[in-house]
Amino acid sequence: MTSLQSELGEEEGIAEELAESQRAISIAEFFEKNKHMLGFDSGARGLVTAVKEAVDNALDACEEAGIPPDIYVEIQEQGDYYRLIVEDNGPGITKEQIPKIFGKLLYGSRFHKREQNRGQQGIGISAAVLYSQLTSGKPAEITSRTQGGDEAEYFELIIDTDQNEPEIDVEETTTWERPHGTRIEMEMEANMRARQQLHDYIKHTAVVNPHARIELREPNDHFKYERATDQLPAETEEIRPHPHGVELGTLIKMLDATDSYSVSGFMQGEFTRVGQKTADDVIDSLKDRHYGRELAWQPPEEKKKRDYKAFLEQAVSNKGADATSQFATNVADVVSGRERVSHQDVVEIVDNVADGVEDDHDVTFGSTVRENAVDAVWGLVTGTAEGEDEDAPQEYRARDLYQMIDEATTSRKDDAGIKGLADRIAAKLVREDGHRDRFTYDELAEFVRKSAEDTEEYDDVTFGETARENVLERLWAIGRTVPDDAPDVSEIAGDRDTASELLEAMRETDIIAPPTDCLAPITDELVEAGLKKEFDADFYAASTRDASVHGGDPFIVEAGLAYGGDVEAENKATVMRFANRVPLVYQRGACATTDVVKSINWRNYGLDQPGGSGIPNGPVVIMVHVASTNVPFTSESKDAVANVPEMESEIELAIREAARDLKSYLNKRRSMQQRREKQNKLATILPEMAEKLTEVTGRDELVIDDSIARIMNNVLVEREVEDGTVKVVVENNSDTNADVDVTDIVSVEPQDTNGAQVVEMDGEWFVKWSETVSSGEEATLEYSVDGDAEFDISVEGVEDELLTVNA
Ligand SMILES: Nc1ncnc2c1ncn2[C@@H]1O[C@H](COP(=O)(O)OP(=O)(O)OP(=O)(O)O)[C@@H](O)[C@H]1O
Repeated sequence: MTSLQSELGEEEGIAEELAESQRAISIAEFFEKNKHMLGFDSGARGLVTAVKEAVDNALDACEEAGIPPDIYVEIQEQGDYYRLIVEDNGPGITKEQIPKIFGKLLYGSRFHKREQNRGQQGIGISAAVLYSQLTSGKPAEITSRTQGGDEAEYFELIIDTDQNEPEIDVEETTTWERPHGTRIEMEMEANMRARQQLHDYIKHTAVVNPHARIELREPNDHFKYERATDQLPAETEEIRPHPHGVELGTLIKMLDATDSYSVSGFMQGEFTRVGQKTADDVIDSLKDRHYGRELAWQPPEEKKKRDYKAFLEQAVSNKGADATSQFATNVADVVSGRERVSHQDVVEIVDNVADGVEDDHDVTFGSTVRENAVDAVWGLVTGTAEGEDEDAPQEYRARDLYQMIDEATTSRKDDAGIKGLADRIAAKLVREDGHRDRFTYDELAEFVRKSAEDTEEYDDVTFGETARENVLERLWAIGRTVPDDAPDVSEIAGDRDTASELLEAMRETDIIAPPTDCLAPITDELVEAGLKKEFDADFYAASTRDASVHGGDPFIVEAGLAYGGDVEAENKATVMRFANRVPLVYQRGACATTDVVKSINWRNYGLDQPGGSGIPNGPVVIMVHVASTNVPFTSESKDAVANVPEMESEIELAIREAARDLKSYLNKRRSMQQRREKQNKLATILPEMAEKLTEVTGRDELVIDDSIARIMNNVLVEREVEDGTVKVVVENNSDTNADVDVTDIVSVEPQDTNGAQVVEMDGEWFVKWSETVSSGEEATLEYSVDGDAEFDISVEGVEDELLTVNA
């Protein structure tokens, strides 16, 4: 095999030779070679993708301008080529923008917006132009007329792939009958093998965009989807990113770019849902991570109170007896009244009391006096005061820790073991004077780990993972956030570790979900309506979740189910996927939506699922819509949603919500089916038994008309007519109340109708009566008729399987 080395020659300068062949690649050149990444991998698919890009843009543009979309798509056969025409009634595109939009990849208005749009990257339509010029050699033709413009602009252009810039062949003004809008014509090498996908795309687009009129004209076919509503989707607002889910690189970029000096200003200015309070919480959490916390200890018990006083009095000199005594007493009172105090707590107590005494006695407690007082108290709290034993600092802390460990470990540990652990941790916490017991979480974790290991080795007492974690959490919980200022923005931006601490602080702080006015979900009602429009099923369910966040972008997941009726029963369920109201027709297997559908145990919801995983079988359509300001697609061709855990979990919850309704429906249907079977059996057996009984006993024939209703606990409706009096009796044998609407249709005019509603139509009288009949009760509707009459009854409000009508 020839090596690169031998090809290039042994001599020096290989790097230089290689360097000569290095050059930048324009994005257009890159995609020219990698058009499959944009969904243009074959002629069949290319045509569908081009239609999709143009129609998505048309819908986006119309909605943005508040215009109900009117979209016309035509595909003409031209020898070996196809000509694609897409026309919309949107706001149009200005003359200056047309060349860039169609003749430059990565040029668009949506990439930097946090708002729900179909388009995201600024690649779609220029990629279609690129594909068209590559396969047909012809320029794209664009006509656009802006709202209020007298004339339209007409362009013929291609993309100069070396430069990724438009190359304009023709530019002229023209007339166009549309008052505003855009028309694109492109010729491309294509075929109609993907007709099904094209139809699915157009049809499903119509389902989730009921406000759009869409027409598709093909060489041999013509489809029209009329507008079902003039109501455009709710207008969306652009938002700032949400602190949950921003990535470190993005955060550093934002820190570099912001004008804010303080973290508080940065948080409130650059993120959504952050006010003063939330910013303060994030800052505290950042400080805890950056500086650690100051541990707070129990002050020595009550009898030592006089020691405080004595020490404090010593610390204060020349302030007069009254002021000194008041100061010492008050500080001693406050400290001994606290459950725990940290160094900073002592500083605050001393300052507060000193300020009060200054006011009362007209003396000044300067910083030296205050510092002396703080040292005196802190020395007493931590065992370093004058006269204390050398071991006191460790003993004090160990005593406190002993209690904590004892409470934090559930199973009673050997006393010596607890003491051993407390001693070892305490030893590590004792530092030189002036340390203030300030430790980071990681330091404390290390102390606990090492001390627990030593205790196991030397005292033979084991503290497992949970016990260690509990001890650590308690220790961290007795720590107080330090008084130091948080690092400022430039400091954080310049230090990746601190930026990472801020990121963690942002993620750990409770922050309300992002606003949803940047999103336009379809809503559960319209999801159901959309399914009803397309599938003639027996049952529909839909759910819309609350907004969540991924990567700082909010998203909402919706799911819908259609079951039974005319839905295909032989095969696996149909899974319909949508992102920002765009149907996803390719790469089903690579989509998070499909993965989630497969991972659900559908048997729990009453569907057949061989092996307990995978797409369920049966007459069911599963629809999932992900709406986001930034849908995480697996590739630029936007065919499949990536496996983002937050999104997968919401997809699952949305599907499960709808599936729960399906389960109730199927359970009910099953129990109704069982009732029907039981009733049918009874209807055969009962008359036979009655006949046998009459035969054996020789008594009169038994009347069994009402027996089935009573055995089955049904609502029984009967009519008796005697001497012109009609009685309709509703007998409720069930164990719940029944709200029934009974309509008796009579061939002669009824009299004395006792408040029933009577309507005459074509010589028939409808006697309607609504009643709530309690369980075990009966109600009677009475009226009279003159002469012979024919009757027909209709009962509503009770399911057929729970009703027996003998009338
Ligand atoms: N029919 C149209 N009417 C008005 N503006 C349009 C139309 N088509 C495209 N645009 C504008 O051109 C921009 C670029 O469109 P393009 O399809 O290249 O990218 P996109 O839709 O922003 O994102 P994506 O690459 O994800 O499709 C859009 O952002 C929009 O501002």
